[in-house]
Amino acid sequence: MPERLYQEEKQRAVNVLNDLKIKLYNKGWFPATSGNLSYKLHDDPLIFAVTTSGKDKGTVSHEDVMFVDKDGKPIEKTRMKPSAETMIHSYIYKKTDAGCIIHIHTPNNNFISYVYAQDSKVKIKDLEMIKALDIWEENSEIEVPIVENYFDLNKLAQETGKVINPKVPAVLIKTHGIYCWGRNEFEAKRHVEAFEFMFELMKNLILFKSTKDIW
Ligand SMILES: CSCCC(=O)C(=O)COP(=O)(O)O
Ligand SMILES: [Zn+2]
Repeated sequence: MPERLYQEEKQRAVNVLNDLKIKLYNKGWFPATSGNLSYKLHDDPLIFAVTTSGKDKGTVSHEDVMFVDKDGKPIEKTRMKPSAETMIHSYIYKKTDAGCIIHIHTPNNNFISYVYAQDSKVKIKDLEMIKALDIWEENSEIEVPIVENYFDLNKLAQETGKVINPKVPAVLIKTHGIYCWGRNEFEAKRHVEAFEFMFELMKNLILFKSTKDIW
């Protein structure tokens, strides 16, 4: 690819991630520097833009996004450090058709991951919002996998990769957060908004009915 077009694509990826980051920050979904985002530039070899580690997601600077390969290594010399969870993004890109990945920590996704952790999955059904995941069958049910929050981030990435169900664009990490993706930034945002809506509702049903057997 000519250098100029490549630079334009990289700038577009930076703009997409910064725009998405601010929109989601304004919903309160990146508290205390938590969360990260990525956007795929190239499939084979895998190259993606990813947010840098430990940054306040409510601000935009020239050091918020960088470019890495399949091993999470920078593709060009830089002082910046990629997200500590970059390898989770890499496994998701390898195992799915994702073009954009969103990771957020919220009280609702942490609550649901905690309540259903023993089952290693959480079932969602009877909710109109499932259609926002592009699932249109009548009486559809989905199961979102839940992985342990392994301290070793390479193990966490591998285990996340293992439980991915290509029909369900999300994985929950117990008392940590959600990884959610789509083929592009529009789809990834729609999916994460849908999951957060459904998890909040489910949390309220669990508390209202005093049982995790809400369906
Ligand atoms: C402050 S939250 C702990 C780290 C984390 O889980 C996260 O999502 C942010 O890590 P990053 O390296 O991407 O800033
Ligand atoms: Zn995290």
